[in-house]
Amino acid sequence: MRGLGAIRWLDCRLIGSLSVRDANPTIGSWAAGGRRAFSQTSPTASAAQEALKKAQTDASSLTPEYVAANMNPAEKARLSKVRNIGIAAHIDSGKTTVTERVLFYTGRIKAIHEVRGKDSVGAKMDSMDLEREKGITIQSAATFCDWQKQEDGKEETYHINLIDTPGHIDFTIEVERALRVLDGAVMILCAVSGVQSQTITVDRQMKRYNVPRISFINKMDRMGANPWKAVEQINQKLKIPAAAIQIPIGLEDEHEGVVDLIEMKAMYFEGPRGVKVRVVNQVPPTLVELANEKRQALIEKLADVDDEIAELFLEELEPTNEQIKAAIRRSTIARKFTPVMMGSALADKAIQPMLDAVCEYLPNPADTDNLALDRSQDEKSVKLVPYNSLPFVGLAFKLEENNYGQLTYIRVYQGTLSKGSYLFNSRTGKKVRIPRIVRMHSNEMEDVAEVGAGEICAVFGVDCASGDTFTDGGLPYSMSSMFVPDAVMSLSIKPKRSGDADNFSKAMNRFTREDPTFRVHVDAESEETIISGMGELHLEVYVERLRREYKTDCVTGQPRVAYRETIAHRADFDFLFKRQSGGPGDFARVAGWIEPYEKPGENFYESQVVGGNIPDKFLTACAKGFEAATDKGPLLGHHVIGTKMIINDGATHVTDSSDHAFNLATQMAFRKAFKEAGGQVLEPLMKTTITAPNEFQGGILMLMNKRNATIHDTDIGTEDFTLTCDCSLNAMFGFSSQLRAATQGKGEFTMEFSHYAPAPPHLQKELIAKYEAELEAKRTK
Ligand SMILES: Nc1nc2c(ncn2[C@@H]2O[C@H](COP(=O)(O)OP(=O)(O)OP(=O)(O)O)[C@@H](O)[C@H]2O)c(=O)[nH]1
Repeated sequence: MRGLGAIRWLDCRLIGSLSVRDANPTIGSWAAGGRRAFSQTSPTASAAQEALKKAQTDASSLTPEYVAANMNPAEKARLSKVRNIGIAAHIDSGKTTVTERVLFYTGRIKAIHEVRGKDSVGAKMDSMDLEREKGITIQSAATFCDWQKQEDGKEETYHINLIDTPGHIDFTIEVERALRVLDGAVMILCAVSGVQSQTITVDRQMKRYNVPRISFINKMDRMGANPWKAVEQINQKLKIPAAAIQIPIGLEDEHEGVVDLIEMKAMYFEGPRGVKVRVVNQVPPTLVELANEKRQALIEKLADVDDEIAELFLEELEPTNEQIKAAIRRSTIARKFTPVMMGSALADKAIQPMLDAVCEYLPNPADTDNLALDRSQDEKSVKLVPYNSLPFVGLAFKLEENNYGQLTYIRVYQGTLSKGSYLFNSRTGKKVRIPRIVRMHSNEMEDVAEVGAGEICAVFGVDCASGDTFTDGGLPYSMSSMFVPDAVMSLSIKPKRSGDADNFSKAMNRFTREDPTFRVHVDAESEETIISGMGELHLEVYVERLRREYKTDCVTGQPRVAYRETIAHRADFDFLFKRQSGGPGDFARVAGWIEPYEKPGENFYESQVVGGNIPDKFLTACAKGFEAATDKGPLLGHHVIGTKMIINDGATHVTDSSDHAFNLATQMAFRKAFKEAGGQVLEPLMKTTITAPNEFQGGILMLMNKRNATIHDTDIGTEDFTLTCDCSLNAMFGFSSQLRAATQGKGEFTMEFSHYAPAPPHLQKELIAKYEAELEAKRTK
């Protein structure tokens, strides 16, 4: 569905698992309702556990072969039936519609409701009012379902955990955290539009977190549907070897089902909501030629990425169906290939084979490498093993407050999480009790007593921050944290009624805890509360949530770009701060230099004072002075980055020196040296991806050149082109309406923060003059 303005919505729905069923009676099994029946561990099993525990201290010995050989067969069997997955795609591709079918076919919901459907119920996964109204997904939601897959003539139950997250780049943190904890994803594409701008963003994120994926081309019932264009675009634009494993039976309003190219059988979806899958072990005569051609294309593509198929191919031997399936699984998990399926969620076609493919080709928790850092061994990487009886390690990847209190989503990487047990937060060292564990189903929940390794669950009453690692206290492990992008836009905000101040601060507390990309601070001079985040929409949504959820109407200022300040070269300083105003005076002398710091996003302070020219206690005050000076830069009052300050000399006065004097002297010395060191304003540059029909290419290039964009790449397809460039956020204000006008509404774009770069000199001058005028106005007021 279309969102606000021309920025397109992408949705990344991820799926995660909470179900815990341990079929092994020797390890302990699950009774109905989540209660556990305990029994003794067999001697062989316990020896294997001990061996694993020991091996964990030397991660290099934990090869997949070792783990496979030492893993208890029942444990292996349990994990082989768990999938933690997400659904990722461009806005409007049908993620919510697909998810609704997944929940229906797996029996989680009894009826299907459409996104913005006529029944006014809305899709299950868009549970926030705001989401249902705007037709966008803002918060990720987690759910789980069981899928019965036919294997060798019998039904096997797979537990699928699914997290549904928003795709819009302003809510990127939701996508990042979901991808961080998922083992695989389904990438959905529209059969008419193929790879779109947000598909490219999602692709980048999946690559960043090494998430294997299968692809599903949706909307085969739409006029102009062309799955082959989409397959080609996955290969060309996303540069992932891809081949179809199905062909459609009928296109547009004649779309009836698919031919499975591995088994060479036809599948039709009949009955109400397509629940009845009719399989015909024969390809329809009119499709035999196309099926043979595409099956051959699949084998050739696999030969490019898989050694076993390559060998057979060279020997001109036809691989068996089992060999093809095994090669697809291997190369998908190794992220060398994506199998492509097709269908129509709205028309209830071909969702069931997609669920089969999730089980068949996406990794289970034991197939992926999950690493933690061992703090006792210089942060050496150690492999985590999804084995229930190993010591617990889990990651809190998302916080959310609901009517029952604070909810923390945890991915259990190793060990078992039990209700009433105690865990340690490895960041704070605090011990916490787990009073309640639930499995989430969008905004509903189900209590469970225990959750096993490889699963996802939510716990109540645990105080922590997003990204914290929990252990059983025995292991000094922490998991590498998620990528949290810098805020690029800010806004001043205050409640309209002073009576709402309490609610306002409650809301701010909650939002900042839940969302690491949403920040709040009070400007020391103007005393205004400033919120900052990933874009206009991100901030707009929080202002709206204040109004709806906290009944607090707010007045907001103009959105402002979050600039940064830095220096270009070294400048020395020798600064004396001396003030006599009757009574005790102030005296502090600091000398040293400032210079660019090699880590551009950070600052560094060091004292190299020898001989006690500045005593230690005053040096601490100097460090605080440096912090204050970099917090509010001299040019615009924005944060200073990429700057190093060294103090190597100074002087004190017997009675007039104080912490206060040294703190101020450092700040003043910094400000003075900053200008001499070529102080400059940095602005955020956005990685921007624009797609539009080819005829508009010239116009778009002109638009971007006018904005001083640096063009990286123009990829011209048969119908449309994709342009990637870096452009300043400042220059992108109002771009959506211009793009719409320049492309008759057919162009779309996405942008994501890339890095900070010096703003053009005229803009720097203008901004500095404006800031100085504001300061002057305040002084004379
Ligand atoms: N013709 C057709 N329309 C579909 C299909 N699947 C989804 N749609 C429609 O496409 C629109 C977008 O569907 P959603 O499921 O909301 O898409 P989404 O990707 O979740 O959208 P966001 O949450 O906004 O990112 C809705 O109007 C759906 O009814 C399909 O298979 N065929």
